[in-house]
Amino acid sequence: MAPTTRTCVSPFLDPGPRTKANSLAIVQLSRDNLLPVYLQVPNGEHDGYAEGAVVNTRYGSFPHSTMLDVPWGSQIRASKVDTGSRGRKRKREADDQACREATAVSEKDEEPSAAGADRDGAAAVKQAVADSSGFVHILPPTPELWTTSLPHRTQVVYTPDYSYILHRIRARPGSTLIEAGAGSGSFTHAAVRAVYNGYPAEGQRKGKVFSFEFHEQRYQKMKKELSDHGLEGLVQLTHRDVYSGGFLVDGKSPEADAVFLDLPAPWEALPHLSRRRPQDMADTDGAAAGNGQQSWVSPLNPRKSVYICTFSPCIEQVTRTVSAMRRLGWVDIDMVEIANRKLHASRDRVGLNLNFDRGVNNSPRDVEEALARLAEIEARSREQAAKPRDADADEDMDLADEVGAPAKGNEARNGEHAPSTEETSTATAPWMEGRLITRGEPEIKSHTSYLVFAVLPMEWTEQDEAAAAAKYPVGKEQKVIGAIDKAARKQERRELLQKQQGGASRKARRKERDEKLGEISG
Ligand SMILES: C[S@@+](CC[C@H](N)C(=O)[O-])C[C@H]1O[C@@H](n2cnc3c(N)ncnc32)[C@H](O)[C@@H]1O
Repeated sequence: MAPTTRTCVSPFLDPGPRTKANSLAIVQLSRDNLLPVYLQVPNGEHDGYAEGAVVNTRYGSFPHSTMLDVPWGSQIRASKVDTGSRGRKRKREADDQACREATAVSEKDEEPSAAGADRDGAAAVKQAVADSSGFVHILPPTPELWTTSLPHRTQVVYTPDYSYILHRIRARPGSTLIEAGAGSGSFTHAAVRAVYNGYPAEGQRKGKVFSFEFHEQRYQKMKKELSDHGLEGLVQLTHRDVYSGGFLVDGKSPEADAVFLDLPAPWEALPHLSRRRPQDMADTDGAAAGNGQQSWVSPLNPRKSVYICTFSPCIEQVTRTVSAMRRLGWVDIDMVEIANRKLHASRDRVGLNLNFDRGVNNSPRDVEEALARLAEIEARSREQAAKPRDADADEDMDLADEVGAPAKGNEARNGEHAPSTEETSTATAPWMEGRLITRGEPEIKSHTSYLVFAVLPMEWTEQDEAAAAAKYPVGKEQKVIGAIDKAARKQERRELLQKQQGGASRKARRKERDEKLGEISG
């Protein structure tokens, strides 16, 4: 049963401002190279490292102690770690083993040696010393980062697909969502964030994901991950073959508002997602789900229309799914394929007047700039030719040509075009230099899957019709501002005028009567 009180919210839902011990963090090595790490409090030597647990990357070694209690997004510098002790530890263990075998001394008779205690139980942790080998960034876990870094057990649903799917199936805070199969949990993490509106207390209904997976090992791994990520109580994972077992949990309906099926044969699971028992469903199927002919329980929310998405890699699966949907009463069926394309935005820095920085193309920006530079060179050559010849300068020129360095005569030119520090500070900031350009990927990454969407309307009974008619009687609709047509407006004005006229004549009649009364009494 879901916990009633929680001291710690999942880092996926509220990571807080800083990194925490025993919690998931994402170490970003480079833009698309991410590493999930469960940060540990250093507690003595760990795996041979005197600094405690260490993350080793090609940018250097990063003891967990340097990544703990820092603001998310921090840059973490690599540390010099005592990697030598790892080898020593292994050697030590081997030596110890050999020693134990060689000496027939009973361990019971021996006092534990102080040296041994020092050696193995070094509770003190060595302070990490910064190294210049590199740095990483430490990021809070999000479903997007998890999708990029998670240990793949299956094909996963990627961010462009699941963001669109969750929007189309109307997953929002408080929704109940059914998902099958769970696979590597990529979609699950995005889904739980979409429906989260708090951890449910006993008997309370809050946004929740009911997830199903029939592969034993994947189920076990996912169960552990959900617990490590603080998502128990928000995701209920069931080990089941949904084709035969359906979607009830402990014989009860999840009352789902939305469904996502990432299965090889969604049409086999669809009959279980009906409001009533489908006629062609074998008795055995129903029995397996605790859904007998008489006691059919639908896993869907009876008070709402239910939105579904199925994810299939090939069109044959789509056609079978669509046929089953039509047969089972789903409407508004349509299919979408997400053709995601990454756009890389950068500044195109081309020109002769730019710094000789990395990424700068020091060639003329346009024809005008090229002509101006040619004119400048020609003028300088003419100047040079007019001057009396200087043997030293000629020598310099020849030498410069050989080594490719600027000759004396060219110093002015380079000086002129490479702006001084002062000039640079007043000029455009380097990151704003050049034209902003976007480049698409040379080719769109291959197709992932076809998404089939559909809606199963809420059941509408005679009683519902009568209740709606009583609540909204025909002919007594309230006027809506802005919805009055020309004729109705004319009629309204006419009525108002008549009222005013009626009021005026009533006033006149009252005056006449008062006058008559006055005459009589007078
Ligand atoms: C492609 S993976 C799902 C990936 C997942 N959506 C994700 O984003 O990580 C499909 C999963 O469905 C599971 N599966 C296949 N048939 C199933 C069934 N009849 N009942 C439950 N799970 C099933 C498979 O074991 C597999 O893990």
